[in-house]
Amino acid sequence: MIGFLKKGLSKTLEAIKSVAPKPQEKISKALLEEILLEADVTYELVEEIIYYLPPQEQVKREDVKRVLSTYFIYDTPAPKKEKPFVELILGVNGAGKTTTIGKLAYMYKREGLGVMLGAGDTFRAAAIEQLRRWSERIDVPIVYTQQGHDPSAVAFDAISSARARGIDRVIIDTAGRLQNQVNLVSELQKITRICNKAHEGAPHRKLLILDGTQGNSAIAQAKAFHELIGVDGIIITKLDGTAKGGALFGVARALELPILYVGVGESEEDLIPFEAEAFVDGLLEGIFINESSQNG
Ligand SMILES: Nc1nc2c(ncn2[C@@H]2O[C@H](COP(=O)(O)OP(=O)(O)OP(=O)(O)O)[C@@H](O)[C@H]2O)c(=O)[nH]1
Repeated sequence: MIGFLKKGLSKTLEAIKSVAPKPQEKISKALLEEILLEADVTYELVEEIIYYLPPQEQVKREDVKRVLSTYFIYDTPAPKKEKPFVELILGVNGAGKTTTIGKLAYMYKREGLGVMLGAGDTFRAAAIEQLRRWSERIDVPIVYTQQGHDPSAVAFDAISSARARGIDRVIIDTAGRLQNQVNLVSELQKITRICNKAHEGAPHRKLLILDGTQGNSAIAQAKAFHELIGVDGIIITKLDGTAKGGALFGVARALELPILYVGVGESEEDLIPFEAEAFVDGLLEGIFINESSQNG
């Protein structure tokens, strides 16, 4: 298994171990069910996975791989040629938005791209301050205002400034909570409109940040964001800190969206592109422990 995914899946694999097959034991459907539930795949989804397997009671690794892979079929909206390419970052407070913005900016910078941050969560002074610290830490410019000021103005200025300076990427933070949901939605819609005014077609990507430690319980909240604002892709944070790795199947399935990255720690380097095949293989390594990976 690739090293970085090991970091993201280690807790989940540990959990699986408690119900893993005994030496020499083959995997039956009943055992597979138990293992998947342990990894926080929902009961409903486990039933579905079993349904799509061949009728035999004993399961083969290649069949399980085929079925599990069907949950990650959604397309990744790749960054297009727009300059600047503008990303709006959505999610509830504490999900890991700020940290993820820092990691994304660092990743783009390492790819040789110019990055500009916009501190659009003006609802909380701490959010502005935290993003400013990230901008210093990874040395990328930031546009911010005082708490309470219009976040749309921040978005407009960040994009305009990036255009003027020939910067490739703009990443804009947004509030995760306001006085109520109606306010939040209208604020996010306004930011979206103003982005488009600053640079036609922006924001090019709206990314939803979900706290991986919440597992399947993050789904309802994610659906609400998706229905109200329209999300293009998901980033799952804190995968290193949870045994709920199996929830990724339910998240992708429920939202019908691609998972683009996963967070596996608190440093700037702890963001990895999500690769479905590596993820599924990683889980299968923990399930089919009596077989070598060459068998399928
Ligand atoms: N272990 C681990 N911790 C993470 C990861 N991503 C974020 N965190 C931590 O989660 C906490 C919340 O992250 P923030 O980035 O502050 O979350 P936020 O959504 O911006 O929330 P606010 O700061 O409340 O707006 C911080 O302590 C982060 O260090 C991750 O991938 N792994």
